[in-house]
Amino acid sequence: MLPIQDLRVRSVERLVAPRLLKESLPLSAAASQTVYESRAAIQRILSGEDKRFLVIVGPCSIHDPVAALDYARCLRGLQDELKGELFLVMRAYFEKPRTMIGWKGLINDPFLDGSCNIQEGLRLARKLLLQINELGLPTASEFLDSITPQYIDDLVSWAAIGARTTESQLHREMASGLSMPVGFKNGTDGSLQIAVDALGAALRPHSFVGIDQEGFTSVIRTSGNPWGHLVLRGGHKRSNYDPESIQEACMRLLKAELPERLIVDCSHANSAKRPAVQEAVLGNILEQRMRGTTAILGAMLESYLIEGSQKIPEDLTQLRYGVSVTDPCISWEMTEKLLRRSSLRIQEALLVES
Ligand SMILES: O=C[C@H](O)[C@H](O)COP(=O)(O)O
Ligand SMILES: C=C(OP(=O)(O)O)C(=O)O
Repeated sequence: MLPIQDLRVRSVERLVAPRLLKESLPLSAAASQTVYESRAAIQRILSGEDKRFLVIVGPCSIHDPVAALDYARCLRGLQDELKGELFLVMRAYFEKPRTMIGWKGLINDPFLDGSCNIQEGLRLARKLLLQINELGLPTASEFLDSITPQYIDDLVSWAAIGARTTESQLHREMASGLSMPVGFKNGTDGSLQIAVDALGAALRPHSFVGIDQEGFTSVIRTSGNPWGHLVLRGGHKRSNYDPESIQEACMRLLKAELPERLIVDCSHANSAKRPAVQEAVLGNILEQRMRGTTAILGAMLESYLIEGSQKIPEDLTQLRYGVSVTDPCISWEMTEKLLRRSSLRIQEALLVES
């Protein structure tokens, strides 16, 4: 036999079926209530029926479930106080798209050492999502791999398709079948049109190949997701949260006969990955909202317990607790200050609107 197959595959391991992982970490009544009510609340915000501001806030990536749960408790502590004006959703990102190479997130490599125990990564992600939802705090996550949602999507209230995958047909098809609202980022080069096209694609039904709950390769037929929206994250060397950029995004949505629904990512290229800049971006979009730009429905913040970021050290005992291992984040103290301030601004905006 000539060597023509699997020439570069080192090994293939069978993964636990989604149903079995879900049986070992079942959705509790409390978690399911959080997910059900939060998805409905986000949909009301997207439709304009609920005038609160959606804030998707949390670490760039989760690498330490203990610190992430600590963070979740801090955020939960603010939820009741701010719930009249802000709808808080915690970023719980387990899959990281890389510009070239790097650690690809807790699901891919839960021990941060290149051992890539994906089965354990899925288990840890599901367990943490359950714990956060059981606190009564909804979660947001990026779906990077089209198989992963089968293991965790019952615990996610808001999903992102990232800047590097918005143009991908596979991701648009996947989004068309997701049960929660999905935000599409503009491209890394700032391109808006790929995200507008993605919204149009995900809105419609699709048939594609995926897996079922037993893990069998299957044909998935979807009905389309009506809750897609744009997430503006800036592009190479340029931000896109200023009034002109917002107006351009609205015009493109209008032209595509899509609802004018925008979330502004205050981090990434909108802050040139400088965490301190997120404050100014948030202030700017709240000001625009105050002045009547009702298309701005929410914001995304990259925030963790401690400001900044760290490289993953060779010796993992040297990892600093509560510090991001991917993009730099604002500290919890700054987050608390910004959320309280935003709540006041939205209170004023609601008075102006009423
Ligand atoms: O949000 C995280 C990062 O911006 C994204 O995963 C790309 O990271 P990289 O450019 O460091 O690979
Ligand atoms: C990777 C992310 O963003 P983007 O796709 O905008 O780079 C993220 O939000 O973690």
